[in-house]
Amino acid sequence: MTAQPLPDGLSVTPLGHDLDADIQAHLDQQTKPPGSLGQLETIAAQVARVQGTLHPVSAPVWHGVFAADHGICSEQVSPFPSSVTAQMVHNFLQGGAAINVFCREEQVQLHIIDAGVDADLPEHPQLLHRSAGRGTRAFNREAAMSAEQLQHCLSAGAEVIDQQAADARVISLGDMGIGNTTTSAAVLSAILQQPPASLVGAGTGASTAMQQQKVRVIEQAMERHGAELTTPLGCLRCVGGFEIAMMTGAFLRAAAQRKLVLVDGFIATAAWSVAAALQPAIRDYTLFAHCSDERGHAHALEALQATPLLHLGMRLGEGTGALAAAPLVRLAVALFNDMATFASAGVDNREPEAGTDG
Ligand SMILES: O=C(O)c1ccc[n+]([C@@H]2O[C@H](COP(=O)([O-])O)[C@@H](O)[C@H]2O)c1
Ligand SMILES: Cc1cc2nc[nH]c2cc1C
Repeated sequence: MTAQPLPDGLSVTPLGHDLDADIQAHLDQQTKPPGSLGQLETIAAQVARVQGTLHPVSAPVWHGVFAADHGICSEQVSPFPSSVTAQMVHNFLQGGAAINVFCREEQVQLHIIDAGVDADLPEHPQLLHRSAGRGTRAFNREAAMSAEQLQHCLSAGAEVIDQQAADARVISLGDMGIGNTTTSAAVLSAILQQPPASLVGAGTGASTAMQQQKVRVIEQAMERHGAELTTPLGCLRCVGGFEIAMMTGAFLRAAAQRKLVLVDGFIATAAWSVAAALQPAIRDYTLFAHCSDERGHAHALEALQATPLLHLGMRLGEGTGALAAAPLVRLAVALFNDMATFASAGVDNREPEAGTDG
């Protein structure tokens, strides 16, 4: 199999350091002891660097939930039937899922993307039909998808950002797909070169025996696909999912367009890990929103040297963890823009210490 090409428009430019000194000087003249707003200062500085300005903004936020089915469900890797994927898409369209509540509360635009659900889905203004097929194939027996399906997913993910999120400054991605914690564990195992057992967890509630089955099917896949797993796109094609591949394309396009990207839980991290293997500079544009309770997530984040903002014991998906961090980005940016300075408020700044420079 020849190496897969990366579609156009997915190259990510590393952030320069031109503004760094001005950003730090701005933070340090605000009425607070230097550094006392902790990670909120780091977040604001990152948003300012991503946007290349001393007047950053935290809105509009755009949230997409990518949905797809997984052939690997035929191997008894999830306690829930695949039919729940389509049923949850209907729930999203009716406004009843957790992510609908988050988006309403946060005044965030929500789109659902059919990346490859095994059902006929209705026409609906919030639903984008970009299906690559009615679910992947069982990746322990054959490649999850064809080269054409992979290319479709990467391009469609990028196009969704172009068409639906052109004015957005913050991109938050979520997933829905019964079986996709097994897929994500397989992708992360291949990308990070870590044993499947260190990345498998309960997902929606798998028993210990079912988790052992998850490990077995991933080990079978690693043996079957061997040499194909030596490139990031080879991993995505052989053991990935349609929603995961579309999220990889969307992450890359968002960063290529200098948007801040919020990474959700285990599944989003799998998609991001492929994006980062292809374009390491995406890290400059990324905030890791939370550490999911899915057992392999902490391990994957550590291997990726990624520090998540929140530890809330969440393990839902849909991008709920990513949006839980959106208020922190809003607060960080508002503090950066709206606080008085020592000079403007007439507050005495700290004295230079005697005998020290500066
Ligand atoms: O994002 C996470 O960290 C996460 C952790 C556990 C489960 N999920 C969600 O649960 C579904 C997959 O679980 P499973 O057990 O069917 O593999 C899928 O719809 C995910 O969005 C998501
Ligand atoms: C009910 C349900 C809702 C979900 N949302 C994301 N993954 C999910 C899995 C299930 C089973």
